[in-house]
Amino acid sequence: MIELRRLTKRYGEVTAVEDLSFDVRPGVVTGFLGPNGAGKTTTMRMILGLDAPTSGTATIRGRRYADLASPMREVGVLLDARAVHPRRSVRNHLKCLAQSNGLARSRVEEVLGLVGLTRVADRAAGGLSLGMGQRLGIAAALLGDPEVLMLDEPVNGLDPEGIVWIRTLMRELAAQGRTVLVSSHLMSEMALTADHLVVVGRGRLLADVEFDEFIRSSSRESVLVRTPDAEELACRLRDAGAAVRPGAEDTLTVEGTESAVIGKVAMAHGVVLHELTPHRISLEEAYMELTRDSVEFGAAEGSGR
Ligand SMILES: Nc1ncnc2c1ncn2[C@@H]1O[C@H](COP(=O)(O)OP(=O)(O)OP(=O)(O)O)[C@@H](O)[C@H]1O
Repeated sequence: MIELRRLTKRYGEVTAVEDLSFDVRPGVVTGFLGPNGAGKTTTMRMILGLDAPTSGTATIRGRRYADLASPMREVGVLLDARAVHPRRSVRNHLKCLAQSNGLARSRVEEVLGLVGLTRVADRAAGGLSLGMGQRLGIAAALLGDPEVLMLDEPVNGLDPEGIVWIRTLMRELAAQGRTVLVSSHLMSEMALTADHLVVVGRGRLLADVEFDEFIRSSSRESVLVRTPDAEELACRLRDAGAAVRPGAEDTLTVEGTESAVIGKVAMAHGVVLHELTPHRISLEEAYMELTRDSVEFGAAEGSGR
């Protein structure tokens, strides 16, 4: 279990994390989601004692990271997979980590097998591809067989096979009863991995919700309507209780009623329809709606609006 209570981090004028409170429970994969710059890495760094909070606390199984007796046995971390000695071999990198943390050396061969790096174990760690580097980072995280895992953007640089592999691994680790926190800025990735979602934007908590609940609450139908009498139809549909948003080129986006009803209302008032397209709001759209005000470098910023 990881517990955050009113965690806040300011860098001068910038508030990277603001008043963040949530729990990360064992036995499930918790997706830590937010656009670039939302404060995910800063939050993880504070949990790991790499950055000091301005205020608030972060504890792992009831203790601050600095107070853990044997951190690698309790928490496995993938934060910056490039943090390796470039000329040291893959195997030696892991051996050194095992040795300096008092872990059994036999565990090195086990984790090499687990992440599929046995064949390249004698290669220099610095010469690995991005994807293999990620695997090595994950091997290091698993070295102490920890109960808690925190992975920052673990699919970065992985090929499709690697992505499936890491998803399966995270699900297995959670099924073993471990606490798994994984950050990403992609909802599509979380949709295939996470049981629980914590969404942040501009350092603040936007949602802390079961994934299924997020799907239920965001899964709405809308209908795209194209008509030369958009204004007239919008009026009539609003009278009938629908939510209507005018769009570009004689289009309306209608929520709260279905295509058949829109067709009937149009016919009853002599409105000609050119298009009537039902549309289910995707998870990605729901996520973008939730984080719209939190995107640091949105497309609109450069478009002179
Ligand atoms: N050492 C620092 N000094 C000043 N500002 C910082 C520092 N570290 C992070 N920030 C700022 O804090 C905010 C949150 O950054 P952070 O890297 O935690 O976000 P993130 O959600 O991990 O983003 P990304 O997905 O891009 O990695 C950003 O505005 C960032 O510029």
